[in-house]
Amino acid sequence: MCRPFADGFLEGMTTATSTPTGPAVSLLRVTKTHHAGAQRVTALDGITLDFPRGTLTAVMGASGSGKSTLLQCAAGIDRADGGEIRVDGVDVRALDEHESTLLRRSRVGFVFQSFNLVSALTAEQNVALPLRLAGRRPEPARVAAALAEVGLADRARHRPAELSGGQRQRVAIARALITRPAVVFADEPTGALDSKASRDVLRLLRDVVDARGQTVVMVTHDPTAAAFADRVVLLTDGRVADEIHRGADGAGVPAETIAARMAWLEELC
Ligand SMILES: Nc1ncnc2c1ncn2[C@@H]1O[C@H](COP(=O)(O)OP(=O)(O)OP(=O)(O)O)[C@@H](O)[C@H]1O
Repeated sequence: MCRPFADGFLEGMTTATSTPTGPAVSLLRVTKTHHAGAQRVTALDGITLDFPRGTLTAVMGASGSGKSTLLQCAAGIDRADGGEIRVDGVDVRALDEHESTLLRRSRVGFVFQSFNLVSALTAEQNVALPLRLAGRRPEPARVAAALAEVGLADRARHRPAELSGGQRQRVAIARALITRPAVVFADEPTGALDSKASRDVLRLLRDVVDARGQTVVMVTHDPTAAAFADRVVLLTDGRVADEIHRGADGAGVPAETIAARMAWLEELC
């Protein structure tokens, strides 16, 4: 049975444990091993990372370096084997499955490469969905404001098939933001888009970080996308191999610097 968030469980829990001035997400010595038959693959090998509030972090690394596992463990979709993970101050490893679902619905937003919109629902119905799942009645004005924020006020009644890829991703971003989550995890959000639509989506993510202090963690293979971030974290074999920060002058990390550092790491490993 799907119990709604309205039972007040998380409100009580986070009053006791949340640290509103601390990072939106923190990982301390997080480990995760996947098992496939007799094979064991160490996907996360003692990851320690903070994702400060109001920042955009890009997570990069070669295929198999642990990016998706990191996102899934941080979001409580997958269970880490060891270490500590806090989302908005909540110790996610201490939660049971139901509690973990409630945390995700209320504090975490997701954006996927393939948009994951419900094809039978209009844009406004897709945006309202997380509120409905949380047992809340979506206020039409709030849903309209969320669509306006992503530049789609005039597409509210359109279904996903009637929208371009970039527009679909912007609906997905409005949906991710509607619950005002502590963090949005975006897994290759521009992976299915052309370069113009990618730029629009990245500017939008940058804007929600700058204008409303949203925290965004984005996995990407694309140095041009990562250049929009405040910080680029490079993973190798489940470890943090390097971090590159936006300059003090506010300029993003140049895509060429990111690409060169990636190439250097790949050669080294
Ligand atoms: N469910 C699973 N069962 C077994 N091994 C897995 C599973 N999920 C991931 N792995 C392995 O764990 C390692 C890390 O995988 P992960 O998907 O996190 O990497 P990634 O950096 O996101 O890769 P990609 O860029 O290709 O998506 C890889 O070696 C992968 O094969």
